[in-house]
Amino acid sequence: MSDKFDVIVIGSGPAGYVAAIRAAQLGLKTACIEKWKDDKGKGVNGGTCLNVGCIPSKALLDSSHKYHAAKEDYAAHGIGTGDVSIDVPAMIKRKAKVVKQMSGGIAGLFQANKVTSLYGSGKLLAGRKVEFVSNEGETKVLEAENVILASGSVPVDIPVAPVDGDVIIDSTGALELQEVPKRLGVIGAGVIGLELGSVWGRLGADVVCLEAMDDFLAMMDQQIAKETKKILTKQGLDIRLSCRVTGTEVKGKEVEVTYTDKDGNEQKETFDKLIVCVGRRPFTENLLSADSGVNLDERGFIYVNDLCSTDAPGVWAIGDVVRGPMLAHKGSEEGVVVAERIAGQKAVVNYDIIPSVIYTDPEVAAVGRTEEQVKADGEDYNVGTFPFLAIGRAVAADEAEGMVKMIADAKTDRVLGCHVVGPHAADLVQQVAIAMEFGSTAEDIGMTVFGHPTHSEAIKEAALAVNGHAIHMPNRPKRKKK
Ligand SMILES: NC(=O)c1ccc[n+]([C@@H]2O[C@H](COP(=O)([O-])OP(=O)(O)OC[C@H]3O[C@@H](n4cnc5c(N)ncnc54)[C@H](O)[C@@H]3O)[C@@H](O)[C@H]2O)c1
Repeated sequence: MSDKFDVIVIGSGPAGYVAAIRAAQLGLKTACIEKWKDDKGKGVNGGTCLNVGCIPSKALLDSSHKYHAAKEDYAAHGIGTGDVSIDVPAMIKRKAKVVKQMSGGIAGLFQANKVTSLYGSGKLLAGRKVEFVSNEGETKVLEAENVILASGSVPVDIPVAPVDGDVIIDSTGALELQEVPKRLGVIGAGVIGLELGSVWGRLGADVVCLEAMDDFLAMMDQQIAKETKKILTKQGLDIRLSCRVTGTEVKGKEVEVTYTDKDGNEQKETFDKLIVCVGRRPFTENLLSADSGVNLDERGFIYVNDLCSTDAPGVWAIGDVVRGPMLAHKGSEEGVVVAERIAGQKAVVNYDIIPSVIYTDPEVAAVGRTEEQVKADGEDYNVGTFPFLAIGRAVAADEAEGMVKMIADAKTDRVLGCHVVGPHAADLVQQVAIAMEFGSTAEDIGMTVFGHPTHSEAIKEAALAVNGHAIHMPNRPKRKKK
């Protein structure tokens, strides 16, 4: 192996591996360094998303849906199941198989695109050099015209709830449980807390989410957040807002959690397992030598400009380790853009139109600005909402909870945001993301022919409702806001 590359990528999560593939496609001699090992000590690609994040959590999400549906919903369709049981170790084994297939897929893509895959750790030195220590312990200094840092993020630890990997676990441990805990505590009713809490809740755990903030899902449109809370609470998730965890004591196989409630009173609650999901932080440990020329910002993220350039010439950083939402697809997009910039093209990421999804059941998804943000920006806007209860396909599928909300500029009618809680919310919001990318108005979406019967019709109807023309519900007087 020659030690000189056009591009070296450190990290093979969704940001890094996509950057490496795109760079190689553009004819650049590319290497990608990854230190992640599987349970047998073998180097694997894919980072958090593929190994302990998006993909395994979706595998469990799907298993829990099937179990819950068989247990609770099939009878209404006239389907008898007899006793429905759950074999948790088998479910976890299936998840591991999914992970193996997906990470193996990246190895195949690297091979097909002639990306050199290096298993071990990489550290950026001065002058675009990278120290590589292989998993076998061999050290080499590699050189590159460009280095892309994509080292990702790790869960935040809080001293009041130290993760012991047994009773107190993080999001990774929550994907490996071998039985359904009877009482499950979750610290943080954020994206991960709700996703994991609802997976284990569907499998039969009594779940309590303790959330320090007064507002539920503060970053989401608050009308949608309110609707989401109503739906999740009805499902049995016990979401306690304004509850800050102040201490934990592990007592044998259980943990006593102390928290301050909304009235400032101290409360105690005992759980069999406690998941800590209070956010993630950028991962930069052992990534940069003191003279690398790369700087961190005050929150520990690698400092980059709008084009993901760091302060060191020829060194770029992408994904969770830089500012912006910690979302796999945001990192992937940055990876493509940086590879194309290195190849001399003029690509940019449109940070204004990045969809986000919370994979509860039903899903919660959003793109663009919330009503609160538009209001704070002082703009005139119209709002259209439409409930899934009036969508034939959703009623037929017994998934008619939730709504679509669309926000458009009052003068130009341009769509400013779309927020959905309901069936297939992620895919519905993506339709609006495409429309927004093309500068669509609400009227454009309303004039588009949608197939019937589909869940997507809720998007068309919400777009029509923006201007008071929804067909399948009585239109309220136009909701125009400033
Ligand atoms: N579907 C997805 O797109 C997806 C899935 C998983 C993770 N992520 C990303 O990963 C990151 C981390 O997710 P997360 O859910 O851990 O973080 P988060 O920031 O979404 O939520 C963490 C919550 O913990 C609360 N909290 C902190 N300390 C607390 C305490 N002592 N007591 C009670 N509550 C406390 C915070 O107020 C916050 O609401 C996020 O940026 C998220 O967007 C995205």
